[in-house]
Amino acid sequence: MIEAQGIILDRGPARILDGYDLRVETGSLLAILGANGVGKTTLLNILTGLLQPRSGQLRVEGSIGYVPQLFQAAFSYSVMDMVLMGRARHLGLFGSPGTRDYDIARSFLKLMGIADLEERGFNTLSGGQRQMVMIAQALTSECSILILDEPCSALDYKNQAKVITTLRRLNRDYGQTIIYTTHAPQHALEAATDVLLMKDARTYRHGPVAEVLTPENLSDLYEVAIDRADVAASPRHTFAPRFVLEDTG
Ligand SMILES: Nc1ncnc2c1ncn2[C@@H]1O[C@H](COP(=O)(O)OP(=O)(O)OP(=O)(O)O)[C@@H](O)[C@H]1O
Repeated sequence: MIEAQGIILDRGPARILDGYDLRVETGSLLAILGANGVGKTTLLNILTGLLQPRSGQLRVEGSIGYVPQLFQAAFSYSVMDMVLMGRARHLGLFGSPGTRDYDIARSFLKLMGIADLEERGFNTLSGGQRQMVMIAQALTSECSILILDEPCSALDYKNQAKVITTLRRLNRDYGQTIIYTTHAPQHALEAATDVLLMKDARTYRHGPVAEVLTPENLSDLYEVAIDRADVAASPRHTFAPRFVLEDTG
């Protein structure tokens, strides 16, 4: 469980967050959406303790595993080495991983469907494969709260589906509490239980997907007209932004 109250944070002269209250229940899957630069990563950095707010209170019950935006490792570690880094907090300062640590790492590589990549160099993997490795690393830390910053950015449809399905499965089958940012409302619709729509430093909407993730709220959030679009012969729906220039003639 995470509870943040009255969070205020400045970056230079700009106030990025001005009184955010947020409660994330254990077992929920929260998607955070908002325009570029609104402060999504900043908020995640506060929740993970990487940034200290100017004021406000933060209560975190449980341990956090953090998956930052897609990146290259500085050195060419193997996939197993990368995943074992998730065990760091269990090993002590000079401890080296033992059989149990390898077993845990392998079990999460298997869960993520990438057991065959164990000996590959991390930097030789595709973006989608690297993302799965980083999620395995976070899970290997046995965190109770998994936080991911844009886990689907730069991924093709197949890998987006893989990541989103994996998050939903971790939440539904294992009760994993998850928070992630995304620019795709569909990724929230398909996986999340709750959404946080960040409009600006003071204005946000937070609540269950069915109540908050509406075409009206998304249109207001992105300042683009967005319609609900039904999927033929299916109870599912999607969102369709209107990228049509106004006819000024
Ligand atoms: N290190 C920094 N120093 C000063 N300002 C920063 C720094 N990092 C971010 N900012 C500013 O803080 C604001 C919020 O940035 P943040 O990265 O949290 O936005 P975001 O919603 O995650 O954006 P995006 O969707 O583009 O990733 C932006 O205006 C950004 O320019």
